[in-house]
Amino acid sequence: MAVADLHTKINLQYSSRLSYVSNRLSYSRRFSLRPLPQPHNSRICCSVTSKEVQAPVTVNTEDPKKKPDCYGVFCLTYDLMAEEETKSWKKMINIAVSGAAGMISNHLLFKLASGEVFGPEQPIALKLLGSERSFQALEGVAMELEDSLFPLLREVSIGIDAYEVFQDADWALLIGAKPRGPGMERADLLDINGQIFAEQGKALNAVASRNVKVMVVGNPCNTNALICLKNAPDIPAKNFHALTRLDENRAKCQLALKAGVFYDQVSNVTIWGNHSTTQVPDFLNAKINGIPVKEVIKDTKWLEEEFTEKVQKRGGVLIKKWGRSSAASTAVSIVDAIRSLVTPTPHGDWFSSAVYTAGNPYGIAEDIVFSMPCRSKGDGDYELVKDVIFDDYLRSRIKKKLNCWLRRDV
Ligand SMILES: NC(=O)c1ccc[n+]([C@@H]2O[C@H](COP(=O)([O-])OP(=O)(O)OC[C@H]3O[C@@H](n4cnc5c(N)ncnc54)[C@H](O)[C@@H]3O)[C@@H](O)[C@H]2O)c1
Repeated sequence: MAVADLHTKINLQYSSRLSYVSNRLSYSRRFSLRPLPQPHNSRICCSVTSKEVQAPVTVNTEDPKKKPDCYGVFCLTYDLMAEEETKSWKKMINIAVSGAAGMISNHLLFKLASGEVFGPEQPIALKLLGSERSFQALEGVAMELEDSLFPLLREVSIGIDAYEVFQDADWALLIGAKPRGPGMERADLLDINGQIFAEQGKALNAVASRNVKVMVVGNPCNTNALICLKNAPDIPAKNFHALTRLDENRAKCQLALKAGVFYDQVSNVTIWGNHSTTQVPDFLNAKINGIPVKEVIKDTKWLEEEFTEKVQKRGGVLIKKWGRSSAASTAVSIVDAIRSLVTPTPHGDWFSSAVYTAGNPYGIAEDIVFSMPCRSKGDGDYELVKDVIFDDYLRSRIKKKLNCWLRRDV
């Protein structure tokens, strides 16, 4: 193979623009790193030949038609030689993140950009949605992403208009929400966040990919996910998730601690219900080293009382210690939740996600979002697990939880 065939060029672009959208000032800033058409049989690798570096050109922000392809340092063209391991790039995916200037995102975005979530050959674009108040911080986030030089991060755009930011999104991670303030009633919170998630559902319905996968994190996440999906009738309801993976991880940790094993030995843990203190962590179906938990941990009182309460109240205890809610472990659990959908579930195992209940095999009320056990082939989709068992205790706890939920007592 000729040396030229081993070359490919990557063009780094930068552009900046200001625009008015829906009578509101919407600033979006975007940079991109885009592979140029590759020569036949080309391969990508890591060294740079200086003779290929071209002079930067200044961008004209006034007239998009006159806009040159690139700006400043992002105009440099590199000739990358196949001296090291070669890679073939996959088609870029667009990931929208709301609440992108918040604490959870501050951990999550860097994991997404590093390739930890979608793999080392998957280029991504990050579309970051903030609130008007957090816009400056959002610029800071984008600057930090630039400075991190992630090779897989091809585009970053920031904005405060969901209709702009969610354009063509393949994934929407909805983290931004209003937290409950002092003296605020739960109903007030539901009202405010209900409006946010209704609007974001409409925006996804209008501009996102028709098969966008939506992960709702902002609390109350089950209700928000339901509101969001009801406002996005053109997107399959099955594509909406509310995050309960953090609770699953917390449950695994507690079971491992009690059994004196490392936590990777704990499997088949389901969180039934919602990310709230009424959730039901299922120890009946859970396993340690492939053996039912109840055969390993014989202390049923501990399982029914202490374990359950510890998992349910872990978030509150953490807030007391930290003075804020969990951010790093939540980001890790979002990574886990996405990876569970884009990689095949290990044989015999499953994961928890709060999903739309239509057609569920457990007798849970239809038309709500409820955390249940899921398996995936790794194609972004999932099936509900059929081989779970119930006893009177588990059934009654789920029923109790369900009654709470139906009263919106989340
Ligand atoms: N499901 C879970 O397991 C879980 C775990 C922890 C936290 N949470 C929830 O996640 C949410 C975010 O937590 P955080 O610690 O990152 O909070 P944070 O306050 O640090 O960040 C939230 C960000 O969202 C922004 N925002 C508010 N409204 C917005 C909107 N309409 N559009 C876009 N951005 C908006 C805010 O300006 C802020 O920058 C909270 O609701 C929290 O309760 C869920």
